[in-house]
Amino acid sequence: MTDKKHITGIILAGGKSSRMGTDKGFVKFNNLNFVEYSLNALRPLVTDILIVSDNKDYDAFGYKRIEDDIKDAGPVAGIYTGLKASKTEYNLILSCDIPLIKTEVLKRLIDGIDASTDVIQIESNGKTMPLIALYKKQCTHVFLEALQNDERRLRRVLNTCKTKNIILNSDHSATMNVNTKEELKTIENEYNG
Ligand SMILES: Nc1nc2c(ncn2[C@@H]2O[C@H](COP(=O)(O)OP(=O)(O)OP(=O)(O)O)[C@@H](O)[C@H]2O)c(=O)[nH]1
Repeated sequence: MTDKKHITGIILAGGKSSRMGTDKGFVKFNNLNFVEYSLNALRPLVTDILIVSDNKDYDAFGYKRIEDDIKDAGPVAGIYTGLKASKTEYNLILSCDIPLIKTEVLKRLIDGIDASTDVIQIESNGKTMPLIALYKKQCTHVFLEALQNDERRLRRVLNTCKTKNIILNSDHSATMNVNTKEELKTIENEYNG
């Protein structure tokens, strides 16, 4: 396994949150903001953490915040901005809307590191999760090229990278992303601690 000191955690916390209606990172669940669940899951595995967002309110968490290089271009731009700023070869990239995420799930990505793969992503219930994934810094140029070609579809960009999926056979709830108030109600009913 790669040493903890070689991995940067990058949290994407930009975008419009149009389905939720308010910035998803600050939605409260069990007294914490959604983004804190991503931070807490990452912290044991990394030494550096970057939050990619134009919203200054994220400064309250005490981590380095960087603003999107290219605006309104979605997660492809967020990943590009984060990878470009990272100083490490390996980067754990997470969205800010996965409040049930666990460190053990992220650790499986690190355990999956091999020399020939650029992106290692979780696959849960048959669905790949490019925002619960480990990216090599060398992917930066792939994301820049995509943005220069107006390609905003993350899965399309990943088709041009060497990817590998880590299949979860349990813990599927850990990867659930919560985009709407209805989905928030569902997890409040099922997972309130
Ligand atoms: N830095 C950055 N992060 C983004 C951007 N767009 C989306 N994200 C993040 O990517 C993750 C997935 O976002 P989505 O749910 O696809 O998009 P969204 O704009 O947040 O929400 P919707 O408007 O409801 O689609 C979340 O963690 C977002 O904060 C962006 O342009 N820049």
